[in-house]
Amino acid sequence: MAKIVLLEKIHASAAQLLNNEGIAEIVQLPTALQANELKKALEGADAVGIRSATHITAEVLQALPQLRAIGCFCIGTNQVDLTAAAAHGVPVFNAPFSNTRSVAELVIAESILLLRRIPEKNVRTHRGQWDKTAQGAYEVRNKLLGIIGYGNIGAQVGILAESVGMRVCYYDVESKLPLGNAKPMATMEALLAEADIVTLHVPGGSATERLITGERLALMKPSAVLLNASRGGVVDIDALNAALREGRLAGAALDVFPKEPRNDKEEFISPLRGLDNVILTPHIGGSTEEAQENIGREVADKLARFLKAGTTRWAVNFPEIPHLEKQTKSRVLNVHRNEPGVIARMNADFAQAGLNIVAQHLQTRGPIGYVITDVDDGISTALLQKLRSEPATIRCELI
Ligand SMILES: NC(=O)C1=CN([C@@H]2O[C@H](COP(=O)(O)OP(=O)(O)OC[C@H]3O[C@@H](n4cnc5c(N)ncnc54)[C@H](O)[C@@H]3O)[C@@H](O)[C@H]2O)C=CC1
Ligand SMILES: O=C(O)CCC(=O)C(=O)O
Repeated sequence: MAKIVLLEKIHASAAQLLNNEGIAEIVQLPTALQANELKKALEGADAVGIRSATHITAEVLQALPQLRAIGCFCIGTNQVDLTAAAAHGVPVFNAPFSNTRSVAELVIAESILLLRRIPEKNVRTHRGQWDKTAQGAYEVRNKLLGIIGYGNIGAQVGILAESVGMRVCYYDVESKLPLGNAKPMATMEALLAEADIVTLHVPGGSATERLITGERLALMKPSAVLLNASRGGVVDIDALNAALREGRLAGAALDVFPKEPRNDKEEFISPLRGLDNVILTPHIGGSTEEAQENIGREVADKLARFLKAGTTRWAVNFPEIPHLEKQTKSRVLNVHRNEPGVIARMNADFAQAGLNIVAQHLQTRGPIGYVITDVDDGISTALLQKLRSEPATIRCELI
């Protein structure tokens, strides 16, 4: 039976589900690991569960030919080289909605706190000062919230914001259905210039790296605040630091950073430390009991279904085959380069071995093909070797 390594304090609901599914060996480690330690920890593992701090690069995948699946117990998957994973025949799963609400609630809370200048007042009161003034403190009612990235989280933030009386506008690279009274903006620049609160909800990765440059920050009103609970690389942190220290922005709330500690022993280093009008949180946008418990179950279920039946429904990088109960003696999972003749050759190999195919399901995604074949007899080692040695085969497993 399969072995799974779960890193980064994944919720106990994951191990519980995997246990119930009969996954034999579950190793749980509390932190993220760097490449070399990671390779060691994953020796012999069929699957790994990570959150946002473990980076699975092409080099790590190359060193782990036995690794069959990756579960990201979060929304973002930019910490995994998705293309390299698919090229190694490794599907990657995530939990696309389970912490959406938690992030949205944090954004609304921080918007109110920043506009009321609570971070500064909190620090001053702790220092014994009694700064009782309304100056520079505003209600969020009627203020314009600008959402950059109007996907699941952005749209949820917009709904919650309207329910406390904010006006909402958004900018997205794709055309999106405006929910409630949200107003789409033609450009990000227009949104930055008009909004009182700007909140970022784009995915991480090269396309959004330093999306918020010094030039774009300069478009914001000096009374406006910036929130980032997406990925640290999305904001030019030095430019933001300069804007805040020079009073060109009224405040900020950051949950994600270009460099984040991998565990609670490492010091958090940032130029923004010590700024009283900035809320800094340790990447906990999705860290609520509700979200983590749901994520644990959801991703563990996807991993278990893959390991037990080859199901790849909801994989983010891989051809998707829905759940099909295994009702025959043998099931062969074949990942191959998507080119002509592969299935014909494979089926000829089954026929030559005298095996009858009971069911066969094929899906392709770009350069990768994935086929599940059920046969009503045992598969010999010789046949498995033959299937594995077909020139287009990337991976071939028997379950
Ligand atoms: N701080 C935390 O703990 C958490 C952070 N996140 C981060 O939030 C991100 C967003 O999550 P979801 O809303 O679920 O993702 P999503 O995929 O539903 O939405 C992302 C939206 O951003 C848009 N987009 C992409 N590039 C853009 C650009 N250059 N300009 C404007 N819009 C752009 C997309 O079209 C899409 O509508 C995740 O990828 C993850 O990195 C997610 C959960 C928790
Ligand atoms: O909870 C985590 O570790 C990461 C949350 C996050 O950033 C995500 O879901 O993308």
